[in-house]
Amino acid sequence: MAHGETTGGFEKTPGWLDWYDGPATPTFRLPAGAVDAHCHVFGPGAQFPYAPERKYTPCDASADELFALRDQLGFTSNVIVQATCHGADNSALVDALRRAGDRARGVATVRRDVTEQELAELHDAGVRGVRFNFVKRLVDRVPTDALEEIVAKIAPLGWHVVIYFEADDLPELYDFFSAIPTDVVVDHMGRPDVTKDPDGPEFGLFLRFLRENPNVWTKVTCPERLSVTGPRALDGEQDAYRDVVPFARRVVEEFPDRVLWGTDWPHPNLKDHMPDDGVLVDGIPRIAPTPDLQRRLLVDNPRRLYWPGTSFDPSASSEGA
Ligand SMILES: O=C(O)c1cc(C(=O)O)oc(=O)c1
Repeated sequence: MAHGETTGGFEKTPGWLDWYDGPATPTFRLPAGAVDAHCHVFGPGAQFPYAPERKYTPCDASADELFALRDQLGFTSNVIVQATCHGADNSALVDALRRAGDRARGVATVRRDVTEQELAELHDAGVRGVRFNFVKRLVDRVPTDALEEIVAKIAPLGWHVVIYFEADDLPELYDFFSAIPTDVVVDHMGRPDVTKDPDGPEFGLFLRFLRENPNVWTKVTCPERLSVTGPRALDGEQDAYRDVVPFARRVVEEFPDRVLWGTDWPHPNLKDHMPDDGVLVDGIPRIAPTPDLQRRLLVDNPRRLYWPGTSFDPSASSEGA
């Protein structure tokens, strides 16, 4: 399959940017056992058709391509998050998880009528959470009573809820989110407007949300989405997206045991450039400046959430596929 292809008779959304081919090998050496805790697979469309209700059609981004990226960047494992272009059909995700062996876990999208049997099958494949998406350009809103039903079904499995929303929506959703009894993981720091002050009221509300709810975690991800002034993670740039750094670093330093990092590969819906994932990895020490913070962010936290009860042994070289 060629890079940037969309198979199965689908047509990419006009202006779609394909993931960066041939990423740099990072200069930052990831700690042993590091987890890319936010990435996706798209199709391939010919094998895993995109959902009729999708808001965009991507280029294919297969599990094999994800595993090649994992190996090149130096990650041990992935957390693969169901992308909205696949709706609630988790087949591409489950296929990727099964092929990764114990080296991947997943976050699925399910509907309120999901059965116990379906959840058990997802669990067996490696799914450990469900994603609730509130970003209007990506999905139609699901009523909160449906989401509450889903929470009641997944909680007994020990799963958590991943939430994706924009900063402007946090005031309205604050009480609903705070009432979720399972662990909750916020995608991309709740998408702050990074032209605002990290000490101002908007990001202050997000920090308060984390302080008041010890079950809430956040991914310090997607600087390439949030950045306004860059510079871009391309051509070996070692100071990429410096306008996002104060926000991410703030969260990592205050909540070192509730943060996760991921590439966001293959970076859906970027409009002006596609980052080099190797250069993105090189940005990690600027948000987690010490080896201790880096180990918690990249190894201890994702392993506690996604591989609980197992300890990673850096001396074991082959961990599944
Ligand atoms: O901001 C986005 O466009 C985006 C989309 C998706 C998805 O379509 O699932 O996932 C993400 O993490 C981010």
